[in-house]
Amino acid sequence: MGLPRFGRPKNGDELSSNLFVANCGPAVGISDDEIASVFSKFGELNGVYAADDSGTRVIVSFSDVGSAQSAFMALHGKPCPELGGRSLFIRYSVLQPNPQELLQSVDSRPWNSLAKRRVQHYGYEFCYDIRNVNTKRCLGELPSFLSPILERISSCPTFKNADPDRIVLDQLTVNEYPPGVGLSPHIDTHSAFEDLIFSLSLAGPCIMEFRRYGDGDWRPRVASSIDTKVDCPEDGSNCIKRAIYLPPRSLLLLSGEARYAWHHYIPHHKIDKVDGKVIRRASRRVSFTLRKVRAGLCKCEFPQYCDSQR
Ligand SMILES: O=C(O)CCC(=O)C(=O)O
Ligand SMILES: [Fe+2]
Repeated sequence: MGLPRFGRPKNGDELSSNLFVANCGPAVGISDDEIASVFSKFGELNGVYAADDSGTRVIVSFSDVGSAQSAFMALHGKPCPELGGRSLFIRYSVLQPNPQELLQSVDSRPWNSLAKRRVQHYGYEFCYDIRNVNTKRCLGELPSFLSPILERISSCPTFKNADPDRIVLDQLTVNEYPPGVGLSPHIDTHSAFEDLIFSLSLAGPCIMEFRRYGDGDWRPRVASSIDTKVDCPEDGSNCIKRAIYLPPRSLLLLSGEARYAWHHYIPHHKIDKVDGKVIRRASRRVSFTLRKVRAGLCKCEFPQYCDSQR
């Protein structure tokens, strides 16, 4: 799988547990161990890695953001006596998720076949018959191949002032859709998952459509399972529709009204039209849906769609 790939954050606001450190390294006679001994004073280190081929730029990876922040504030722009008096230039750096590696990771694990698509569950199993998770049976921690994604999510400026507990995600469903296969309209069961639902699209693209029904009903719009072939009927005036194009490597976040009150689905099409352009769903789409399993009852502001409040 190679070394972790780090990049500089595009947005200066984005904190991270990894620091890009310039002006030290083997090309100027400073070993990774010497660098580690300076930075480890601020917290537990995952490691020191070459940032590129220059030999003068490294990535110092901490196990938490707070330690990286303390090191940044103490060492950036100042001469460091333990490193030959060199002035360190430091920036936050985020792990770059590698789509190919993510796909290889799931393809090397067993898939469960549903009627039209394949799935994998991590953290907790999602049971399609009850549209809920079995909280009594924990499947273990989320796999380590997800770390770059979880880190990107937690370092996103949107969550800068958020309660950190809100973004501790513990359930992953991987869906593999063959070309043309969609997903029937549903609202993820309120009592099963907390507010934030993330979905990362890999391999092929798709269009995800959304419907808000006036009558409010938390049950799926098709009677049997999420995999039923029948498309949801158009019930015209009683629903508002929206569509979002999800290109590969995009991350969709459903929260608030979008998560609690809108049905989402993927039409069963091989061809989608986006801004007048034809997009062919030539390859499979693999999505990583990340959620946090709900501990108590849902108290959302959309009781008409809420199984906890009905
Ligand atoms: O494939 C996706 O992006 C969404 C999957 C989904 O909605 C679900 O598993 O509940
Ligand atoms: Fe969903």
